[in-house]
Amino acid sequence: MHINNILVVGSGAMGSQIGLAASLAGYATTIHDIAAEPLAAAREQIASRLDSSVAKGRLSRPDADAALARLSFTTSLEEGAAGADLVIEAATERLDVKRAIFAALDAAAPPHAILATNSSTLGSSKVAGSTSRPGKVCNMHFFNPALVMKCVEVVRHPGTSQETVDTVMELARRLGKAPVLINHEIPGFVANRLMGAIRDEALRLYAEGIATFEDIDTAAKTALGHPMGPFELMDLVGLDVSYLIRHATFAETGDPADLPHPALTEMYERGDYGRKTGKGWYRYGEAATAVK
Ligand SMILES: NC(=O)c1ccc[n+]([C@@H]2O[C@H](COP(=O)([O-])OP(=O)(O)OC[C@H]3O[C@@H](n4cnc5c(N)ncnc54)[C@H](O)[C@@H]3O)[C@@H](O)[C@H]2O)c1
Repeated sequence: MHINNILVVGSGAMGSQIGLAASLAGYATTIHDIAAEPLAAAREQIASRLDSSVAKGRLSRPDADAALARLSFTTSLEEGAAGADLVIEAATERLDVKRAIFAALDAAAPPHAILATNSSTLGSSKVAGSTSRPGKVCNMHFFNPALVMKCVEVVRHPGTSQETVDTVMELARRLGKAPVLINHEIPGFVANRLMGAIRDEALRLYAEGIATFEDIDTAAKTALGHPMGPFELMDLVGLDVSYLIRHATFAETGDPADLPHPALTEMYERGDYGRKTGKGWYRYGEAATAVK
Protein backbone atom coordinates (compact mmCIF):
# COMPACT_ATOMS: atom_id res chain seq x y z
CA MET A 1 0.00 0.00 0.00
CA HIS A 2 1.32 3.46 -0.85
CA ILE A 3 1.57 6.05 1.90
CA ASN A 4 1.44 9.77 1.15
CA ASN A 5 -0.15 11.39 4.19
CA ILE A 6 0.65 10.59 7.80
CA LEU A 7 -1.18 11.69 10.93
CA VAL A 8 0.59 11.59 14.30
CA VAL A 9 -1.73 11.73 17.32
CA GLY A 10 -0.10 13.29 20.41
CA SER A 11 2.59 15.97 20.19
CA GLY A 12 4.62 15.06 23.28
CA ALA A 13 8.15 13.70 23.59
CA MET A 14 7.52 10.93 21.07
CA GLY A 15 4.84 12.35 18.75
CA SER A 16 6.73 15.55 17.95
CA GLN A 17 9.89 13.66 16.91
CA ILE A 18 7.98 10.95 15.01
CA GLY A 19 6.18 13.73 13.12
CA LEU A 20 9.46 15.43 12.28
CA ALA A 21 11.03 12.13 11.16
CA ALA A 22 8.07 11.60 8.81
CA SER A 23 8.23 15.10 7.32
CA LEU A 24 12.03 14.88 6.90
CA ALA A 25 11.45 11.64 4.96
CA GLY A 26 9.16 13.56 2.58
CA TYR A 27 5.69 12.70 3.91
CA ALA A 28 2.93 15.27 4.25
CA THR A 29 2.51 15.00 8.01
CA THR A 30 -0.10 16.32 10.39
CA ILE A 31 0.45 16.37 14.15
CA HIS A 32 -2.64 16.40 16.33
CA ASP A 33 -3.03 17.01 20.05
CA ILE A 34 -6.11 17.59 22.18
CA ALA A 35 -4.66 20.82 23.56
CA ALA A 36 -3.20 23.85 21.76
CA GLU A 37 -0.31 24.38 24.24
CA PRO A 38 1.59 21.11 23.66
CA LEU A 39 0.99 21.52 19.94
CA ALA A 40 2.53 25.02 19.96
CA ALA A 41 5.44 23.76 22.07
CA ALA A 42 6.00 20.89 19.62
CA ARG A 43 6.00 23.26 16.65
CA GLU A 44 8.52 25.53 18.35
CA GLN A 45 10.75 22.61 19.31
CA ILE A 46 10.64 21.19 15.78
CA ALA A 47 11.51 24.57 14.22
CA SER A 48 14.46 25.07 16.58
CA ARG A 49 15.66 21.49 16.03
CA LEU A 50 15.64 22.13 12.27
CA ASP A 51 17.49 25.45 12.76
CA SER A 52 20.15 23.73 14.82
CA SER A 53 20.58 20.98 12.20
CA VAL A 54 21.11 23.72 9.60
CA ALA A 55 23.59 25.53 11.89
CA LYS A 56 25.55 22.30 12.35
CA GLY A 57 25.66 21.73 8.59
CA ARG A 58 23.61 18.51 8.80
CA LEU A 59 20.70 19.87 6.78
CA SER A 60 20.43 22.54 4.09
CA ARG A 61 18.18 25.56 4.72
CA PRO A 62 15.87 24.67 1.78
CA ASP A 63 15.50 21.07 3.05
CA ALA A 64 14.70 22.32 6.57
CA ASP A 65 12.14 24.79 5.21
CA ALA A 66 10.58 22.08 3.04
CA ALA A 67 10.32 19.71 6.05
CA LEU A 68 8.58 22.42 8.07
CA ALA A 69 6.26 23.21 5.15
CA ARG A 70 5.21 19.53 4.93
CA LEU A 71 4.08 19.65 8.57
CA SER A 72 0.72 20.86 9.79
CA PHE A 73 -0.69 21.04 13.29
CA THR A 74 -4.28 20.67 14.41
CA THR A 75 -6.38 20.21 17.50
CA SER A 76 -9.09 18.58 15.36
CA LEU A 77 -8.68 14.81 15.11
CA GLU A 78 -11.29 14.67 12.35
CA GLU A 79 -9.42 17.24 10.24
CA GLY A 80 -6.10 15.45 10.71
CA ALA A 81 -7.51 11.99 9.99
CA ALA A 82 -9.57 12.95 6.93
CA GLY A 83 -6.79 12.47 4.34
CA ALA A 84 -4.49 10.14 6.29
CA ASP A 85 -3.15 6.92 4.77
CA LEU A 86 -1.51 5.95 8.03
CA VAL A 87 -1.88 7.14 11.61
CA ILE A 88 0.72 6.76 14.36
CA GLU A 89 -0.91 7.24 17.76
CA ALA A 90 1.53 8.55 20.38
CA ALA A 91 -0.85 9.94 23.00
CA THR A 92 -0.81 9.48 26.76
CA GLU A 93 -0.24 5.89 27.89
CA ARG A 94 -3.76 5.14 29.12
CA LEU A 95 -5.93 2.43 27.65
CA ASP A 96 -9.19 4.40 27.97
CA VAL A 97 -7.60 7.36 26.15
CA LYS A 98 -6.23 5.13 23.39
CA ARG A 99 -9.49 3.23 22.94
CA ALA A 100 -11.39 6.50 22.49
CA ILE A 101 -8.79 7.75 20.02
CA PHE A 102 -8.94 4.54 17.94
CA ALA A 103 -12.75 4.66 17.82
CA ALA A 104 -12.62 8.30 16.67
CA LEU A 105 -9.89 7.53 14.13
CA ASP A 106 -11.91 4.63 12.75
CA ALA A 107 -14.83 7.00 12.16
CA ALA A 108 -12.74 9.84 10.67
CA ALA A 109 -9.95 8.17 8.66
CA PRO A 110 -10.47 6.76 5.15
CA PRO A 111 -11.29 3.01 5.14
CA HIS A 112 -7.87 2.09 3.69
CA ALA A 113 -5.92 3.89 6.45
CA ILE A 114 -3.65 1.90 8.76
CA LEU A 115 -3.94 2.77 12.46
CA ALA A 116 -0.75 2.10 14.44
CA THR A 117 0.03 2.74 18.09
CA ASN A 118 3.44 3.72 19.47
CA SER A 119 2.52 2.33 22.90
CA SER A 120 5.41 0.74 24.82
CA THR A 121 3.21 -1.44 27.00
CA LEU A 122 -0.19 -1.87 25.34
CA GLY A 123 -0.41 -4.41 22.55
CA SER A 124 -2.55 -3.19 19.66
CA SER A 125 -5.07 -6.02 20.24
CA LYS A 126 -6.29 -3.86 23.15
CA VAL A 127 -7.35 -1.06 20.78
CA ALA A 128 -8.10 -3.01 17.57
CA GLY A 129 -11.55 -3.93 18.92
CA SER A 130 -12.48 -0.23 19.10
CA THR A 131 -12.28 -0.15 15.31
CA SER A 132 -14.05 -1.83 12.42
CA ARG A 133 -10.66 -2.58 10.78
CA PRO A 134 -8.63 -4.76 13.19
CA GLY A 135 -6.55 -6.10 10.29
CA LYS A 136 -5.20 -2.58 9.76
CA VAL A 137 -4.09 -2.12 13.37
CA CYS A 138 -0.63 -2.88 14.85
CA ASN A 139 2.06 -1.44 17.11
CA MET A 140 4.73 0.75 15.53
CA HIS A 141 6.99 1.22 18.54
CA PHE A 142 9.69 3.89 18.25
CA PHE A 143 12.44 4.47 20.82
CA ASN A 144 13.29 7.70 22.57
CA PRO A 145 14.60 9.99 21.07
CA ALA A 146 12.60 8.92 18.04
CA LEU A 147 14.60 11.03 15.58
CA VAL A 148 17.85 9.36 16.57
CA MET A 149 17.07 5.78 17.58
CA LYS A 150 17.11 3.35 14.67
CA CYS A 151 14.97 0.59 16.13
CA VAL A 152 11.24 0.41 15.42
CA GLU A 153 9.39 -2.64 16.72
CA VAL A 154 6.46 -3.58 14.49
CA VAL A 155 4.23 -5.82 16.58
CA ARG A 156 1.37 -7.71 15.01
CA HIS A 157 -1.69 -8.84 16.96
CA PRO A 158 -3.41 -12.09 15.92
CA GLY A 159 -5.69 -10.25 13.46
CA THR A 160 -3.12 -7.89 11.86
CA SER A 161 -2.99 -8.47 8.10
CA GLN A 162 0.25 -9.25 6.27
CA GLU A 163 -0.32 -6.18 4.07
CA THR A 164 -0.42 -3.97 7.16
CA VAL A 165 2.80 -5.51 8.48
CA ASP A 166 4.55 -5.10 5.11
CA THR A 167 3.40 -1.48 4.73
CA VAL A 168 4.47 -0.46 8.24
CA MET A 169 7.85 -2.22 7.95
CA GLU A 170 8.46 -0.44 4.62
CA LEU A 171 7.42 2.92 6.07
CA ALA A 172 9.86 2.46 8.96
CA ARG A 173 12.66 1.80 6.44
CA ARG A 174 11.71 4.93 4.51
CA LEU A 175 12.01 6.89 7.77
CA GLY A 176 15.60 5.65 7.94
CA LYS A 177 14.88 3.12 10.67
CA ALA A 178 15.81 -0.55 11.08
CA PRO A 179 12.44 -2.17 11.84
CA VAL A 180 12.14 -5.51 13.61
CA LEU A 181 9.02 -7.65 13.37
CA ILE A 182 7.53 -9.10 16.52
CA ASN A 183 5.15 -11.92 15.71
CA HIS A 184 3.33 -12.19 19.04
CA GLU A 185 2.33 -9.60 21.59
CA ILE A 186 4.36 -9.97 24.78
CA PRO A 187 4.74 -7.37 27.57
CA GLY A 188 7.82 -5.23 26.87
CA PHE A 189 8.09 -6.55 23.30
CA VAL A 190 11.77 -7.42 22.62
CA ALA A 191 14.12 -4.50 23.27
CA ASN A 192 12.61 -3.47 26.60
CA ARG A 193 12.58 -7.11 27.75
CA LEU A 194 16.30 -7.38 27.01
CA MET A 195 16.93 -4.11 28.81
CA GLY A 196 14.73 -5.24 31.72
CA ALA A 197 16.67 -8.48 32.11
CA ILE A 198 19.95 -6.56 32.34
CA ARG A 199 18.46 -4.05 34.77
CA ASP A 200 17.05 -6.82 37.00
CA GLU A 201 20.38 -8.62 37.14
CA ALA A 202 22.16 -5.32 37.90
CA LEU A 203 19.74 -4.64 40.77
CA ARG A 204 20.23 -8.18 42.12
CA LEU A 205 24.04 -7.88 42.04
CA TYR A 206 23.84 -4.52 43.78
CA ALA A 207 21.31 -5.66 46.44
CA GLU A 208 23.45 -8.72 47.27
CA GLY A 209 26.46 -6.46 47.79
CA ILE A 210 28.42 -8.11 44.96
CA ALA A 211 29.52 -4.73 43.59
CA THR A 212 28.67 -1.04 43.89
CA PHE A 213 26.20 0.33 41.36
CA GLU A 214 28.97 2.55 39.99
CA ASP A 215 31.16 -0.48 39.31
CA ILE A 216 28.27 -2.39 37.74
CA ASP A 217 27.72 0.58 35.40
CA THR A 218 31.45 0.65 34.60
CA ALA A 219 31.45 -3.07 33.73
CA ALA A 220 28.43 -2.66 31.43
CA LYS A 221 30.23 0.12 29.59
CA THR A 222 33.79 -1.19 29.48
CA ALA A 223 33.15 -4.93 29.07
CA LEU A 224 29.88 -4.96 27.12
CA GLY A 225 30.29 -1.73 25.20
CA HIS A 226 26.98 -0.30 26.41
CA PRO A 227 26.91 3.49 26.03
CA MET A 228 25.47 3.81 29.53
CA GLY A 229 25.31 1.56 32.60
CA PRO A 230 21.94 0.16 33.77
CA PHE A 231 21.81 2.50 36.79
CA GLU A 232 22.64 5.56 34.68
CA LEU A 233 19.95 4.45 32.23
CA MET A 234 17.35 4.07 35.02
CA ASP A 235 18.14 7.65 36.10
CA LEU A 236 17.74 8.87 32.52
CA VAL A 237 14.47 7.06 31.81
CA GLY A 238 13.08 8.04 35.22
CA LEU A 239 12.78 5.68 38.19
CA ASP A 240 9.07 6.56 38.36
CA VAL A 241 8.62 5.34 34.77
CA SER A 242 10.47 2.06 35.49
CA TYR A 243 8.45 1.58 38.69
CA LEU A 244 5.08 2.19 37.00
CA ILE A 245 5.94 -0.04 34.03
CA ARG A 246 6.76 -2.91 36.41
CA HIS A 247 3.38 -2.49 38.13
CA ALA A 248 1.58 -2.37 34.76
CA THR A 249 3.41 -5.55 33.69
CA PHE A 250 2.53 -7.27 36.99
CA ALA A 251 -1.13 -6.26 36.52
CA GLU A 252 -1.03 -8.06 33.17
CA THR A 253 0.96 -11.18 34.10
CA GLY A 254 0.21 -11.62 37.85
CA ASP A 255 3.81 -12.87 38.15
CA PRO A 256 5.40 -11.51 41.38
CA ALA A 257 8.78 -11.58 39.56
CA ASP A 258 7.44 -8.66 37.50
CA LEU A 259 6.96 -6.42 40.57
CA PRO A 260 9.49 -3.59 40.98
CA HIS A 261 12.68 -4.45 42.87
CA PRO A 262 12.51 -3.25 46.54
CA ALA A 263 15.42 -0.83 45.91
CA LEU A 264 13.40 0.73 43.10
CA THR A 265 10.24 0.94 45.23
CA GLU A 266 12.19 2.63 48.03
CA MET A 267 13.55 5.30 45.69
CA TYR A 268 10.15 5.80 44.05
CA GLU A 269 8.52 6.33 47.47
CA ARG A 270 11.24 8.83 48.41
CA GLY A 271 10.50 10.78 45.21
CA ASP A 272 14.01 10.19 43.83
CA TYR A 273 13.14 9.72 40.19
CA GLY A 274 16.58 10.26 38.63
CA ARG A 275 17.69 13.14 36.43
CA LYS A 276 14.28 14.81 36.46
CA THR A 277 14.38 15.33 40.25
CA GLY A 278 18.16 15.84 40.47
CA LYS A 279 18.66 12.61 42.42
CA GLY A 280 18.34 8.96 41.62
CA TRP A 281 21.19 6.48 41.80
CA TYR A 282 23.43 9.48 41.12
CA ARG A 283 23.03 13.14 42.04
CA TYR A 284 22.74 15.64 39.22
CA GLY A 285 23.93 19.22 39.14
CA GLU A 286 22.52 22.17 37.22
CA ALA A 287 23.64 20.79 33.87
CA ALA A 288 22.19 17.34 34.68
CA THR A 289 25.64 15.74 34.80
CA ALA A 290 26.19 13.15 37.48
CA VAL A 291 27.95 14.58 40.54
CA LYS A 292 27.31 11.49 42.74
N1 LIG B 1 8.65 8.46 26.37
C1 LIG B 1 9.22 7.34 25.91
O1 LIG B 1 10.38 7.05 26.19
C2 LIG B 1 8.44 6.42 25.00
C3 LIG B 1 9.15 5.51 24.19
C4 LIG B 1 8.43 4.70 23.30
C5 LIG B 1 7.05 4.77 23.27
N2 LIG B 1 6.39 5.64 24.09
C6 LIG B 1 4.92 5.70 23.98
O2 LIG B 1 4.57 6.88 23.28
C7 LIG B 1 3.31 7.37 23.77
C8 LIG B 1 3.45 8.82 24.16
O3 LIG B 1 4.48 8.94 25.09
P1 LIG B 1 5.20 10.35 25.34
O4 LIG B 1 6.38 10.04 26.20
O5 LIG B 1 5.39 11.08 24.06
O6 LIG B 1 4.09 11.09 26.21
P2 LIG B 1 3.90 12.66 26.48
O7 LIG B 1 3.21 12.76 27.78
O8 LIG B 1 5.19 13.40 26.28
O9 LIG B 1 2.90 13.13 25.30
C9 LIG B 1 1.59 12.66 25.19
C10 LIG B 1 0.79 13.71 24.45
O10 LIG B 1 -0.50 13.14 24.16
C11 LIG B 1 -1.45 14.18 24.26
N3 LIG B 1 -2.78 13.60 24.41
C12 LIG B 1 -3.37 13.11 25.52
N4 LIG B 1 -4.61 12.68 25.24
C13 LIG B 1 -4.81 12.88 23.92
C14 LIG B 1 -5.90 12.66 23.03
N5 LIG B 1 -7.04 12.14 23.46
N6 LIG B 1 -5.75 13.01 21.74
C15 LIG B 1 -4.60 13.56 21.29
N7 LIG B 1 -3.53 13.81 22.08
C16 LIG B 1 -3.64 13.47 23.38
C17 LIG B 1 -0.98 15.00 25.45
O11 LIG B 1 -1.55 16.30 25.44
C18 LIG B 1 0.54 15.00 25.24
O12 LIG B 1 0.95 16.12 24.48
C19 LIG B 1 2.91 6.42 24.89
O13 LIG B 1 1.99 5.47 24.39
C20 LIG B 1 4.21 5.74 25.30
O14 LIG B 1 4.02 4.42 25.76
C21 LIG B 1 7.05 6.49 24.94
